[in-house]
Amino acid sequence: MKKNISIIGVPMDLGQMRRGVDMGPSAIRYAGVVERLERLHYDIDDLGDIEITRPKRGAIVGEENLKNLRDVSEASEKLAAKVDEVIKNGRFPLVLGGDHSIALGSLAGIAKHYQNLGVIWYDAHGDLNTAETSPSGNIHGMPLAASLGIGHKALTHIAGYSPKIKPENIVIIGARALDDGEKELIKEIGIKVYTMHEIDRLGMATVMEETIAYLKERTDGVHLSLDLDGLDPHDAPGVGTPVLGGISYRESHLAMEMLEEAKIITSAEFVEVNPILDDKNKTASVAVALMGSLFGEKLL
Ligand SMILES: NC(=[NH2+])NCCC[C@H](N)C(=O)O
Ligand SMILES: [Mn+2]
Ligand SMILES: [Mn+2]
Repeated sequence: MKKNISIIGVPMDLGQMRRGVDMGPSAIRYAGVVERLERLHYDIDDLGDIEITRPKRGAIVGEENLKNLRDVSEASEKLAAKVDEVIKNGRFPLVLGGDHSIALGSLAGIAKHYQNLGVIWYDAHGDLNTAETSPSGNIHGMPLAASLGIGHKALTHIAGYSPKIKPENIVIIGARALDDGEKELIKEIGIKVYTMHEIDRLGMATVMEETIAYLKERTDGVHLSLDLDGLDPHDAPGVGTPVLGGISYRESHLAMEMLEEAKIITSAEFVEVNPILDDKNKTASVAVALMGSLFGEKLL
């Protein structure tokens, strides 16, 4: 992994309806992300936060079943430009959310630098909805579909191109809450998914061995999009859409350690940390601990 990391905060909460996730980047900074990675001898450049335009009080401006569409798409453009610049400077982009809609901007900025960008979507959810299938109208449930080129043009064409990624280059890990439309789409276009059932059955070590082997042979870079709700709410309570029966803290560390050993990750984002819903900043601390493992922290 590159020894130079640029941190980008995205105080975005418009992709869903629970307030507080916009404070995720500061919670993660207070949990010591910069110090933690500097200890591993990385050159860290904290670029601060992307500016998010706030909608007028009470107004949920958007199209049918696409809440805050304009503001989310505008913020995604800004993030895409920032991430693009970081990669052009030869540095590793580490994006701090913010709700998962920010993946629209991250992937838009990253994908143009690769022929076959791989994506690990570590999440309880598929985030494969469109306005037609979404039960909520929340855009944080749509970024993976939009990045595949499926959905509203204001989401699929961030940075002026589409699609960003191909279905066969994606691995979803930790799924346990998929909407009907998402299940259909997964089958239709063929996305590799390790649900909690497979994680229980095979164990995380095998899941990660298979994931790494699969992505290694077909991709030229891998983006890790880690939604903290992929973890069990016991270990990561500060998230807006918790789902019981998730990946444990230990399993998650193992996953990060195996990714580090494999040296396949070329960009990453940690999303959905909501300090208002958290227990003494536990979830932000878990995020930082997982970053420690992802970037090479060893016990001995
Ligand atoms: N990034 C997330 N936490 N997404 C949750 C999405 C929940 C649900 N599938 C929806 O579309 O509303
Ligand atoms: Mn999720
Ligand atoms: Mn998600």
